[in-house]
Amino acid sequence: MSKTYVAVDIGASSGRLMLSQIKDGKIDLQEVHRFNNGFKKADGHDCWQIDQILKEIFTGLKKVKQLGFNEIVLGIDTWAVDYVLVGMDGQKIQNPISYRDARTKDALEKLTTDVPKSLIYKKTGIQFLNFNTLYQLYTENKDELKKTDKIMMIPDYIGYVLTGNAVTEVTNASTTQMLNLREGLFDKDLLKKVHVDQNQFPRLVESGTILGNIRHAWHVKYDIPETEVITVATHDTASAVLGTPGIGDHWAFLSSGTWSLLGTELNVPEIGDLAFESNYTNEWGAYGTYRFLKNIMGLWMIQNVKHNLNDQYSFAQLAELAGQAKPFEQFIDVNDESFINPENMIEAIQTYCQKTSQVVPQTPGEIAMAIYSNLALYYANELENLNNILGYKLEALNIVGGGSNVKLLNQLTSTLADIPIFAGPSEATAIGNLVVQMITENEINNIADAREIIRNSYQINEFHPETNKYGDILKDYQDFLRGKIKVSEG
Ligand SMILES: Nc1ncnc2c1ncn2[C@@H]1O[C@H](COP(=O)(O)OP(=O)(O)OP(=O)(O)O)[C@@H](O)[C@H]1O
Ligand SMILES: C[C@H](O)[C@H](O)[C@@H](O)C(=O)CO
Ligand SMILES: [Mg+2]
Repeated sequence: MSKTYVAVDIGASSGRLMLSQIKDGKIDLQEVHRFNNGFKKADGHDCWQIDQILKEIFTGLKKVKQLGFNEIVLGIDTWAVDYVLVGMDGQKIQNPISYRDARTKDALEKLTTDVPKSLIYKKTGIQFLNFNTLYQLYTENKDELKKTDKIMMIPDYIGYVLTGNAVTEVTNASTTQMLNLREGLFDKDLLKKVHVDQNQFPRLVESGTILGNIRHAWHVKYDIPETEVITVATHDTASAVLGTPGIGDHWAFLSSGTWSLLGTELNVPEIGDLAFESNYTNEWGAYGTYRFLKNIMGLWMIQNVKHNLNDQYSFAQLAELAGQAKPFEQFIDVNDESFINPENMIEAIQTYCQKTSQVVPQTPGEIAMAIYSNLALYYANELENLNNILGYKLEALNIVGGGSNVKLLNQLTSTLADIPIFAGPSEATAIGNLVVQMITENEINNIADAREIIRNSYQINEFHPETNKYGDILKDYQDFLRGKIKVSEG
């Protein structure tokens, strides 16, 4: 009889507790609790509501107990780069600040005037995003840092609150852009640059480390199951990759949610000049792998449009309305910084199109199609980049996460990139979280076997290129990105 496993998977837009057992050679999956996530302004910063997240986790665990499960194994994964400062009293000093907060706007530029980008990349192999932990700590209040006993990444902090044990799990630690690839430790020079002592991070551990049991005090306060916590691949994207079915030779993945993380799994990091110049990253994966990928703005854009429209449309309705609009009416560099955290995404998209003298999308369908068709173009362009950097052609694209539900986006991407697409499971992150628990508990042998079980457990939808459908639109987009099509700056 399989043990009972719970994945706590918290993305930037939503969190969920997923319950699972292995039954007849399949990983069954039951959503027990889902909640919205997001940041709110506090003391002038965009802050995550970490205490509310913990309350939601306890609510979910109570529901697990009410379903009759008195003994479980649990793993936690969340978004990357953000952290909690924990004081000498073991309590958080402040609410964690979101990576989308404006505080790091100029940090990357300032830090890299002293420390060359080429040196940082050679040390870490991590992409330059101005919200990486390195730049957040560079701007951090120095008095707060002096009062800090431990800097805990978000999922590690949650595990610490639940069990009292503090670790730093490597897949998420790599997103700090402070882990030295060769040494496998926090880089001393980069720590010094941001005035952090290496003892201020808890010890580094690999995915699959047993963290401990939920503290008795929580059982007294909440009616929850006896719970052993395992430190899984705590960066949600690392778990998403593990939960990817891995269909095709030289397969690529697209973890499609708030962000679109497009890449492939490597056994050695790729930090050559082409990778550096294309700003690709080598985030650490589980079991000694590397996630060679690029961050693409993703469905964050649609999430904001949905809110701008007062949530009168579901995501499925927006996708349906998009299908009634024409694709490629305008070219948009979806990674333009104006889309990182605008007051109003619809206005940001319309302003971008006005400034570049292009057709301005007006209706919800036109706006949604502008987003989807330009995401598809961006994906296709980056897949060409990936093939060029790697020196071989990626044969299939596995799309997982909520975005795998968007048939329109999947089909556009397949045609533009001329690649077969295998879409699903949408809850790959939770599934990847679960398989590390099951491997640690010796119920699954290894990740290759886990992916075979995943392929047999979930519906995977296929999409194939529609030949000659859009002519040279990708080349025109690439010229636009490279600035060759000089759309006049309005
Ligand atoms: N049925 C659907 N139709 C269209 N879009 C959908 C559908 N279901 C999910 N989505 C898209 O998936 C997105 C959420 O994806 P997902 O649940 O993977 O993100 P998350 O886990 O909440 O956040 P993160 O990406 O930070 O992990 C939604 O913003 C929406 O755009
Ligand atoms: C900021 C990170 O790059 C981002 O969170 C991404 O890695 C992620 O975790 C998507 O959920
Ligand atoms: Mg997610």
